[in-house]
Amino acid sequence: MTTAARRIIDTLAPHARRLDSARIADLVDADAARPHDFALRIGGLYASFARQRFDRDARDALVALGDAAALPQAFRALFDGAIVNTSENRPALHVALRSALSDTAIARDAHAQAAEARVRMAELVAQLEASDVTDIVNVGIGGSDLGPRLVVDALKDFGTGRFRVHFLTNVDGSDAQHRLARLDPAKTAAILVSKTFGTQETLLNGAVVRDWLGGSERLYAVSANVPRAEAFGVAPERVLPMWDWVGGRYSLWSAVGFSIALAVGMDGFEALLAGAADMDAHALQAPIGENLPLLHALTGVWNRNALGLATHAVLPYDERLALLPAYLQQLVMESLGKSITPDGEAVGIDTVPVLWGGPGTNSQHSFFQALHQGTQTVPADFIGVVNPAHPHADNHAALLSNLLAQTEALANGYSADDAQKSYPGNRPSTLLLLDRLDPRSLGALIALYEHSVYAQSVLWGINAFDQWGVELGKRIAGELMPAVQGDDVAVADPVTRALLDEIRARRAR
Ligand SMILES: O=P(O)(O)OC[C@H]1O[C@H](O)[C@H](O)[C@@H](O)[C@@H]1O
Repeated sequence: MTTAARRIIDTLAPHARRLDSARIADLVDADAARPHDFALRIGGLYASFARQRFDRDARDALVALGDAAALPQAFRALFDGAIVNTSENRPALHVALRSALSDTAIARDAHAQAAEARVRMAELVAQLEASDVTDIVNVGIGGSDLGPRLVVDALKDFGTGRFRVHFLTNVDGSDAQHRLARLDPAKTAAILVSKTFGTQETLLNGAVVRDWLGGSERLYAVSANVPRAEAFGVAPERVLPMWDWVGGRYSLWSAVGFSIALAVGMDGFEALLAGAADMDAHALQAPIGENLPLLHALTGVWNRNALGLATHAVLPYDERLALLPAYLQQLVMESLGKSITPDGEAVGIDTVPVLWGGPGTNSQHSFFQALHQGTQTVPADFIGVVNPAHPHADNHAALLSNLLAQTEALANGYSADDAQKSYPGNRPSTLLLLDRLDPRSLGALIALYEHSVYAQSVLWGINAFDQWGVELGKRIAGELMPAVQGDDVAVADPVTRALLDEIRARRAR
């Protein structure tokens, strides 16, 4: 077992045993100051951990765990551009895209390159604004899709209205077919976003879009591989840079966010970065016990390793954040879905929970039954917004009442004479409450999750910035493609061979 795993078990096991039969409702009853003392405010963001299943002593142990795992030092190393992504021998300097909180040459250089790229991006935004273009298609997948897609959707109240922004992602040709059907190629610009410019889906969809546009005049690219983008037919003046020191799932703050800037304007984009920078400064400087991302991370480790909870739900009570769970699935599960340390050792304890979720109140009418009465306890992050951006006050009151009601019901439960109508309760949740959803608060919210993920990776002793687990399937798909296309090539796996025979036999001629 690794030192990291041993530290977690040794620190948390006594408290897990002590609190084995503890109930959240009793913890709240026993500690009048808990609702306030287990909460903190960072600017326009309030977070309450009062409905987690730990008490003050366990919370102190979590803070001590963060200290023993040297979380503050790990954040300093991240911001300074240390090689935190050891398997790819790279720093992970997404923070340099929005903050200047380090004096190292590498971090300053990254920050300067990011600023320079933003100037070029602003010029391209201005050119497009002055053109006839009405529609933008962002072609990308994974980190080159989920972040921009989330932000454009979440900030629809802040859109300039100048462009309609669309996202083309899936290699399934029906995505291109339907996405492009209602657009006019003469008034559409496409941005091919790919860090590597080697991603099958994006290259195939990019080729479809390039042909559909009938030329490269309105074809743009964002990539860390500029030569490949140019070889694809994108004019050099329309290629914006990216760098290997930014992970795809941490990249929306770079030119990968070109579509965001087109949707909300450069001012909106800068405000998004400023919100992330607020959270960067907080994450780097606040003591562990008052540090929101670190407490969020430690709570995650408590739920995973002390309580053994295998999944985690993200439940935004705001329709504009409906895409947040999908975005976080990549951020969290690609970053923390590891069982081997950088030294090649098995971690020895559970790491990432399965992350899932959906917006409230919709999900109350679908999967909440299982949250309330299912056999598994699912810890959740509930996210609410105090001030809406619409005039429908009764709707908003109903939304907030439901949000409060659900966290209360999950924690406290209810006993009825009929066991089928009883609620076990004791289901933990964190509540994140934004004063309002705007570019700045959204930037802070996303950066909170980024930093929580990094802190969890440090606690578990794993690399948050690589994703070797996605490669095998890609390689096999590449090998199978000729067979699927009808070539007579040897396929070793007997089940795959039978499935291919079935596909070939059923295929319409
Ligand atoms: O931006 P790209 O190089 O096209 O990569 C797009 C995506 O592809 C990969 O499969 C990775 O798992 C993702 O982390 C990445 O975001």
